[in-house]
Amino acid sequence: MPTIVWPSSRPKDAISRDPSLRAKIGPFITKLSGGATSVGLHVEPIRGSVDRRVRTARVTDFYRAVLFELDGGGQRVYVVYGIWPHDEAIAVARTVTVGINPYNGAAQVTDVRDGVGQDGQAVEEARRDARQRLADARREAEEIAREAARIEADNAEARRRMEEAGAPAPAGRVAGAEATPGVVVATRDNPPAWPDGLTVESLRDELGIDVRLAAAALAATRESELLDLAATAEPSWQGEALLALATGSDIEDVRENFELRHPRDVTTEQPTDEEVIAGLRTRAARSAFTWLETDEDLRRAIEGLTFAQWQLFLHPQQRFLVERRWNGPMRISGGAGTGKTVVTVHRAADLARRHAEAAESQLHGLGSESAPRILLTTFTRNLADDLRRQVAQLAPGVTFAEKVGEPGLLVSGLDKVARAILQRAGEDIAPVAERVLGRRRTRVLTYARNDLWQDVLALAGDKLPPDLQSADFLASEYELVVLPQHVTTLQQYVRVRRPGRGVSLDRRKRAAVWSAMERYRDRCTELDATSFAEQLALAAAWLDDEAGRGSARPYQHVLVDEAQDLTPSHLLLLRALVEPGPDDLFLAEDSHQRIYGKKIVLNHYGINIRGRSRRLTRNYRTTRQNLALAFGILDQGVYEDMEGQAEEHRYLSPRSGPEPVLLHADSKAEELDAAAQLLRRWLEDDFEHQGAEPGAAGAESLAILVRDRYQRDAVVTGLAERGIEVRPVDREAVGRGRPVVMTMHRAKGLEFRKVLLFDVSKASIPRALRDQQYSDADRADALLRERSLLYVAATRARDHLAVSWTGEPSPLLEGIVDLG
Ligand SMILES: Nc1ncnc2c1ncn2[C@@H]1O[C@H](COP(=O)(O)OP(=O)(O)OP(=O)(O)O)[C@@H](O)[C@H]1O
Repeated sequence: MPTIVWPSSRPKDAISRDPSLRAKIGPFITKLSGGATSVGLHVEPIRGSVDRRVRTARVTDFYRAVLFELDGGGQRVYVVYGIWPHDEAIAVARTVTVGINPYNGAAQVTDVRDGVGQDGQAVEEARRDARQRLADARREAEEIAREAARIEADNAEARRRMEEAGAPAPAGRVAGAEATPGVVVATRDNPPAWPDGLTVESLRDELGIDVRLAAAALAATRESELLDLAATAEPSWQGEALLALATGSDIEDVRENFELRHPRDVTTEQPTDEEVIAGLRTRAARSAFTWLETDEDLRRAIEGLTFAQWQLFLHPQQRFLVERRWNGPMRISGGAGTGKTVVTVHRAADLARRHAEAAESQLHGLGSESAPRILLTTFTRNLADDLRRQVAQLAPGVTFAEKVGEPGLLVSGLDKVARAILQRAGEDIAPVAERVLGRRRTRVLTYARNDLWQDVLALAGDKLPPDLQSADFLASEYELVVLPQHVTTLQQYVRVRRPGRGVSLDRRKRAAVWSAMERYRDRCTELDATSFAEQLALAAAWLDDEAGRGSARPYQHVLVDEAQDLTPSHLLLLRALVEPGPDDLFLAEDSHQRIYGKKIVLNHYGINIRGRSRRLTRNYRTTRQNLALAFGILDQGVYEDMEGQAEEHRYLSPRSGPEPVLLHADSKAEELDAAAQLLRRWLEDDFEHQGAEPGAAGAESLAILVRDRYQRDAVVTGLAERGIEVRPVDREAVGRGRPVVMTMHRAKGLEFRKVLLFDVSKASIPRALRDQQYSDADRADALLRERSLLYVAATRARDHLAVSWTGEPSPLLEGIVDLG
């Protein structure tokens, strides 16, 4: 049976011009996978073609496909180039050829009619035509955006139909929508930030980028021009490579991401079919072609699942992170919406699939495990539920585990994993508790109240120096220093290292703090209670003991999403859950989105990344206008990643949309009026564009985000009084139906088409930090978390974003609003 390689980017063939052709592709692929002799396929060579391997094949009476027939050592490979009306197909087939890029070894199809050289004269011409090329790219990008909007509307409709069963009743029709109130924020459009010394020649010589594309890219004076160019570049990896370079990557990163060879390693003499096939397997070539190798690949291609297209066509930068094997823990970072969750979910499924294939190949081998033990986890249960849904959708064949340590893929929050381990440990936890908590305890499953540290302060606070009389300080000292280092005596505490804690403590202060720690532990023991962090640390220590006694660790692979919010105890548990070895730990994080945890550095807790970290730089969720507003929030903050390095927040979105709207009100009632008016407008738009009652189609993708639960309930009531039904969301799944209102914390990891950030007022965000007694360092960090929270909220919007406030705006809007 031949293998089919299918064009995955947007070839300029008839498929994009005639949508009815899509329905014919499935039957064509089915026939082609049956071989050249399949009935009705009529595979024919072309007389006088420049490439002797070119063929055309019948798709319909009117259309023919142009393809190449390659011999991969006895295995036939059909590389489909595109589909055109009969005569056009013959003309294209005469002049195209498949070969490898002489500078980087990636396979590519070229048309000899296009015959532009790469020599000095070609570079001069390319420089001359650069502005024209940018203008053409803009026109083409606009057309692509229109097409993408059409596809997205189809997808929304398909999703609606799929989820129809069980949808709550739609909200009633909303009348009286007026023009959107408020002012719009003009988007900044910066010049691209290229690495020093980049030239057309170096882009060609080092990476094999087409000189015309390179010249146009370097002539772009604004990021938006570069984005248009990248969106229309063929082959598409070249556009992506340019974007990566303009957002902080260097030549070596690009080579690695796209699997480009160094020019000195590429043979430029007539490549054999096998060399072309190897070039087609590079990630660069796979930005333009997809290998349809498994039945599942074929099924998806045949059914043409537009709705799930991202699942089939991972971006090469993402695919690299999904497929790459690592000899130890690795970390990916990237701004909101760059696909970290998508990569993590794909990687979990990919690891499961590889093990399944390996097990199959040694089918009757003794002791081969049917399913590997993989854990996909994250900070909160809500997010874990969401991850599980995504895996089920992406890899329907994956074997899920339901219990910790069972073969298969377990998707679960880390707190739940810890509890399962403690339950398994039973009374055997006593010696571990003695070592970790300094108390021999057997009952460790009841959660301690959050305000126990307040009790400790009330009882013993006066023995502490005034600057340390803070529940936040004590809780942080306990979670960041005492608990993870298993400190159980004053002697240990006076000697212990306190990295990153900001306040230094002399011996006397340490003694005072230690007595507060002891009180806390005594109080927990009296109540038979443990904190989340204690349960995690106990579970980790128990697993370490078990491993010391020769038991296997529960997992071969552990993958974590939203890792920036993990605490040291989480990290200890992660390390203890997985056998050290290849691909043991995979962490996806964005330090700009740290809204719970304190700043921590991985190698303080036994997780050494050492060169195994990568960044994603392309945003898939939101428009560049919304992104500009979100960056405005971050601009005043200073961020570090989980390896303690300065974190950049430059990444780009290829999508364009309406400018964000700012709504200023003088009173809460006025702000609610403005919010109601905006929501009516948005609901009416949905009605007009989707031909459905407002609320019936996609209204679940309309969200109002607020700082706390009190405001959430006030908004629900206030909008109801103004005739707009909105649904508060707490722990339950977001679901469909009316627009939703939730806290900014709850919205983490989610996305909506239209988002209103309500009450971004001076009095509401940042939360009043003076109520808490923070040390200077802790106060600065708390402020940074508030900034991150607003950034998380702003980056939930796919298309429309609005921000409202009463009185003075939040100081966190400093970069966006004139605070006067
Ligand atoms: N290659 C791709 N092609 C098209 N869409 C993609 C691609 N990768 C991701 N997306 C889409 O972009 C959106 C954001 O992806 P994802 O949630 O994985 O990002 P994230 O980095 O985890 O975001 P956050 O940090 O905000 O949670 C999702 O709607 C996802 O389906």
